[in-house]
Amino acid sequence: MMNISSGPPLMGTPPNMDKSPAVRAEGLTVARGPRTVLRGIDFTVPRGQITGLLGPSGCGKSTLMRSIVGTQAKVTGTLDVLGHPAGHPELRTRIGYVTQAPSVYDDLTVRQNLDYFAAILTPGHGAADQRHENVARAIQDVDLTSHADALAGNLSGGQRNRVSLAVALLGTPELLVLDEPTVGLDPVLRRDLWNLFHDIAARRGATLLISSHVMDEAERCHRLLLMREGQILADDTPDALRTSTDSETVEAAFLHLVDEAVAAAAREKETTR
Ligand SMILES: Nc1ncnc2c1ncn2[C@@H]1O[C@H](COP(=O)(O)OP(=O)(O)OP(=O)(O)O)[C@@H](O)[C@H]1O
Repeated sequence: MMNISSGPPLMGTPPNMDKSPAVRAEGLTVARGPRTVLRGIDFTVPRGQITGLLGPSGCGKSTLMRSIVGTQAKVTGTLDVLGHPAGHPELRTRIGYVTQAPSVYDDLTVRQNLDYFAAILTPGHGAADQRHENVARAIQDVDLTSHADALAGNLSGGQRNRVSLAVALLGTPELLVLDEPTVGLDPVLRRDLWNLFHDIAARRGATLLISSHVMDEAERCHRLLLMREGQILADDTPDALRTSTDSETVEAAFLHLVDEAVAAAAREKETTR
């Protein structure tokens, strides 16, 4: 069972005081190689909630996340993150980003990995106690206390993913961007991780943007951005999506919206002939 420790509250603006969205995109366009991967999309990510980014493989979820955290080239349009343009140096310590490929050192233990990243985040002799506390809390948050002294290289894929998540939780970020964090995890761990995500949003007032291509995870989000082929099909709550499409599940709602988009594209093609 995942342990949810009571970490420190976030620094900065208290939860729900700042009503501006955590992320605001207008006309966001991204080219990768010769392809336009995101096509002039508009969306917002509200603060203090979990927004799910869902869509089929290759639709542009990772590209959108990389744009938000400032690691993507050839980004045009407006993209504001926590009140700054994406990639602004001020955002470095305020965003936690976990990529699909776990970024951990295999020849270090779980604790050594976290000590290393904690030393970068909170340098100096005076902060040693704080670092120790942050590392212990992050390891506990992701339920790796019993593996704290195991080499990362000897962990399973899911456990290595959780080390990456623990690194992202070290600095108690205001915005957590998690690229498919539950891939390859068993149902119990998936449930525990989602409980952790909800706890981070509720207790720390953090904003979470979580991608997945597993539609049942959509039901666990406060809001959803449904993507297809570099475009946003819907930006709404799971309830509103089900109601507006007269569907029983978010998956059925998504399929309904895809059918509508395909039909609209066919009509447009017909009229421009
Ligand atoms: N380095 C790259 N150079 C050129 N094109 C790329 C590169 N990386 C991704 N792409 C293309 O950009 C598109 C979007 O990729 P992206 O990784 O954002 O999709 P995704 O929705 O995250 O997919 P998945 O769920 O499989 O991770 C894909 O069509 C992919 O082929």
